[in-house]
This record gives sequence, C-alpha cells and structure tokens, in this order.
Amino acid sequence: MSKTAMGASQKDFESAVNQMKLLKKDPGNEVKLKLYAHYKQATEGPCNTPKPAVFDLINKAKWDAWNALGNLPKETARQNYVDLVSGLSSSSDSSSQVKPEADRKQAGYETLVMTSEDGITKIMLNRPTKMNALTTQMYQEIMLALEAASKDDSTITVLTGNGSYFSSGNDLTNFVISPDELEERARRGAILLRDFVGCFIDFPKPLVAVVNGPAVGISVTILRLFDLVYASDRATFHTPFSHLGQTPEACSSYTFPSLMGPAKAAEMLIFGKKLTAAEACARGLVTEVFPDSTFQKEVWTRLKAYSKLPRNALRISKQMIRNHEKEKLHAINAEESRILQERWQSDECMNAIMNFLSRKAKL
Ligand SMILES: CCCCCCCCCC/C=C/CC(=O)SCCNC(=O)CCNC(=O)[C@H](O)C(C)(C)COP(=O)(O)OP(=O)(O)OC[C@H]1O[C@@H](n2cnc3c(N)ncnc32)[C@H](O)[C@@H]1OP(=O)(O)O
Repeated sequence: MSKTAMGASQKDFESAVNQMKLLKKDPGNEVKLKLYAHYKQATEGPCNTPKPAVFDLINKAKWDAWNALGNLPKETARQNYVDLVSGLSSSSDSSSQVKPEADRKQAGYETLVMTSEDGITKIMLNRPTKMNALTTQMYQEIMLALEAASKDDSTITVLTGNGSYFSSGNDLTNFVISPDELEERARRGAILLRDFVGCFIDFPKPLVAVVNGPAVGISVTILRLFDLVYASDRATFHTPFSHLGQTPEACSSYTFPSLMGPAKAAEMLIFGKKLTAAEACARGLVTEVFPDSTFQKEVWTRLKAYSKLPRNALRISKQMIRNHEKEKLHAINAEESRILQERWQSDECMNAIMNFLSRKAKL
C-alpha cells in the first residue's frame, strides 16, 4: 500500500511540482486534469470556486475534475499527485524503465482512497459526484484493497464513502453495452460479483462499515458480511431489486431472512421498502446509529479504542463467529450470481436500466 499515514511530505510534493515543469512528453488531457485537480486539492482543499459557465469548456472541465475530489484530505491529494508524477516520470525516463501495469496499480487506487493509521485501514469509496456508484473498476479495486488490508499490520478494516452517500450500489452504466455483447458481459459480471462477495465472506479481520449516508443495492446487502455496521442517522437502506428486474445478491437471500425473519426480509428484498437507519438497526442490520452531526467523531473515537485491543484475539474471535457458515455462504453466493447472470439478460432488467438512464424513473 503506498498511501500510509505519513503520505508524501511537502518537500516530495514540491519536487513533483518541479518535475512536472521539466516533463518533455505531453501526458494528455485526462492526466493533466487529474494533476490539476489533485494540485488544487492539495494546496487549497475542496473546490471553493463557482462553477464556470457551460460554454467555458476548459475551465468547466478543470472545475469538474477538482470538484469530483469532494472532501479528499489534502495529504491524500498530495500523495496522489506525487504518485501520478512519479508514474509519468518513470514511463518517460527510458523504455526499459517502464513499470509493469500491476506495479502502477499498487501505487494508487483511482476510485478509492486507502489510508492506514492507528491500527485501522480505511477504504473510502471515492466517486462522490456519482454517489459512489460501483463501476467494474471499483469492484476490482475494492478486492485489491481488501487483499492488501488482510495482509497489512492493521487490526481493523473499515469501508466508508466520500461525500453525501455511502454508495448508490451498482453503477447502472455497467449495463451500457451492445446487445451482441450482453451474454458475454453478463457471464463476466457474474464472475466479478461472485469473486467480489467472496472476498467479504473470507475477509479474516474485523471488518467495519461506516455508513456515512444513504446506501442502495449491493452496498446494503453486503453489510451483513461486516462485523460492525455504524450508521449516520441520515443513512437509508434501499434494495430496489424488483424495480430493476433483478434479484438479491451478496448472500442476502439467506442472510436477511435469517437476520430479520422472512416477512421483514421480503419487504426489503422483494418489495424494495427503503429503511431508515433506526429501522435497519431494529432489524439487526445496523449495530448502532449516531447523529449525523457527531457521527465521524464518535465512530472514529470508538474504532481507535477497539484497534488497541489484542489483534490476534480479535481476528480469531471473528473467525470463530464466521467460520460456521462460510461454506454455505459461498454456495449461496454462487447461486445468486448465476441467477443474476440470467436476470441481466432479461427484458425486465434492460427496460429498468433504460428507464434510469433516460431519467424516466428515479428510485
Ligand atoms: C451485463 C451487466 C454486467 C454488470 C456487472 C455488475 C457486477 C455486479 C453487480 C452487482 C449488483 C448490484 C445490484 C444493485 O446494486 S441494485 C442498485 C443499483 N442502484 C440504483 O438503482 C440507484 C440508481 N440511482 C438513483 O436512483 C439516484 O441516482 C439516487 C441514488 C437515488 C440519487 O438521486 P439524486 O437525485 O440525489 O442524485 P442523482 O440521481 O442526480 O445522482 C448524481 C449523479 O450520480 C449518478 N448516479 C447515482 N447513482 C448511480 C448509479 N447507481 N448508477 C449510475 N449512475 C448513478 C446519477 O446518474 C447522476 O449523474 P449525472 O450527474 O451525470 O446525471
């Protein structure tokens, strides 16, 4: 993991800024926008200027890139900037020096912010302007981040969201594909889903969800695979699968009825009832609800205290609680993914996605 509590120093950052001035090869507009956004975030913090007019294309693109970083901490932006510049410099140094793709991926996540501090590794979903909707790249990066967290020296791993949402679930643009690709993409999607959920089933350390705002779809169903779920009282829990022509995933077809009883599970998973944080807590899906105004302070104070407990004892106790049903969960996960593979190819599902994309329906 390259982003540590220490991060890049101010000196590293200034040296990266100077390095950029010497760069011979134009890195292209996309990279330049990313560099601009991270520079501004690192030096000024969250976007603080009025949105430029629509026809002011260049300044609007710059503003959008900066604004998309939401509340990304200055230190993380500084580290990302240094990582970006170091990737550019090493690829322009000499062709024999080009880093392999896998190495560069290790250097930083594009859709997440990962930090490690006080015995806690935090994985933050970082697409605040899209309500942290999960793209296929994001599923992949979360799996990589979980793998890294399972091996690092932290005690507790946390998943949370940047901005106002925890996550709006699967990014519905994952379905923007031509009809002749649908079958193959659905097959690959089912494998991705099965592997993604599998990482949560097998995660060896205490896993905590810090649900900072509304959660939709898979970001709700996955919660039952966490050991603690702390929610802001602003959070809501919504699983509109039937509205989307889809069916439950992340083992919720088994975990939700066993957690809250079949009648309450049906209300959520079949009929798409949206729960408040208090309701989700009453049903056992959420451990504790905090007022939004003190949410971050209270939760992190609690987690920092927990992270000082003996690491191995925490890990072994978690495994004792979870190991009983692991095999069953993997089987359910495989079956749910298989059923969804079929659902994604149905007219019901495709019509629902088209409705969302053409804004006929907001869930
Ligand atoms: C063959 C296919 C293979 C697929 C492979 C996938 C593998 C894994 C699948 C796992 C399955 C999971 C199931 C689910 O998670 S179901 C739940 C899906 N989520 C939704 O249905 C939510 C859709 N979004 C909304 O209803 C609303 O956006 C909102 C969350 C209620 C927020 O509304 P609000 O009015 O406040 O904000 P906006 O709608 O204006 O949103 C701001 C921008 O963000 C974009 N957005 C938000 N959520 C999503 C999303 N889930 N997918 C795509 N885009 C999303 C929204 O479009 C706005 O973008 P814009 O500014 O460019 O317009």
